[in-house]
Amino acid sequence: MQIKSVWDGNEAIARFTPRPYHTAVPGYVYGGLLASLIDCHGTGTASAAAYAVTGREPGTAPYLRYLTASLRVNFLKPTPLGPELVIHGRVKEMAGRKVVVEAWIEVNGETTVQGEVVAVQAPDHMIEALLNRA
Ligand SMILES: CCCCCCCC/C=C\CCCCCCCC(=O)SCCNC(=O)CCNC(=O)[C@H](O)C(C)(C)COP(=O)(O)OP(=O)(O)OC[C@H]1O[C@@H](n2cnc3c(N)ncnc32)[C@H](O)[C@@H]1OP(=O)(O)O
Repeated sequence: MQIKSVWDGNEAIARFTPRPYHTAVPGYVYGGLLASLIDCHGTGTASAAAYAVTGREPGTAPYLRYLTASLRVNFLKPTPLGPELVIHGRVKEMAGRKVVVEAWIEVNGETTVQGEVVAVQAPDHMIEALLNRA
């Protein structure tokens, strides 16, 4: 998705403007894309929160990266195609290697999608694979 999730000390925010090829019903954003945004931003939020609680600078080694164990998405209203989407992520629960993140998508100030990501800290061999990807 190439999104940039920015942590503000309390929640993480990402922005994404869908393109016409992200259409399902004309005029509206494809739900699978919205689910992917919740997924990617949810795992990014988990990572940022893990760095924050340990007082570390985000993105520094040893890396704290997360896999999606569970992804739940509720499409509350159709999401219009055109305006920028703002994706929010907030930690609901953090215990051991698991972080539960609530995430939602706003467009024109209205929440159209709401979701929850259960993120689990990635094992070292997967972090290596992420670091070495082309
Ligand atoms: C703001 C700045 C940010 C900067 C930083 C940016 C960083 C981001 C950078 C780059 C990111 C790129 C990466 C993105 C990745 C995107 C997401 C994906 O596509 S991931 C691919 C799809 N997911 C899989 O393929 C997982 C497959 N599943 C597994 O490998 C395992 O099942 C795994 C690792 C998820 C868990 O297995 P176990 O054996 O390691 O651990 P166990 O003990 O089973 O679970 C740990 C805890 O999680 C709960 N858990 C596990 N699965 C659950 C589930 N389905 N639902 C609810 N809870 C679950 C368990 O109950 C347990 O909780 P209890 O500690 O007991 O409280």
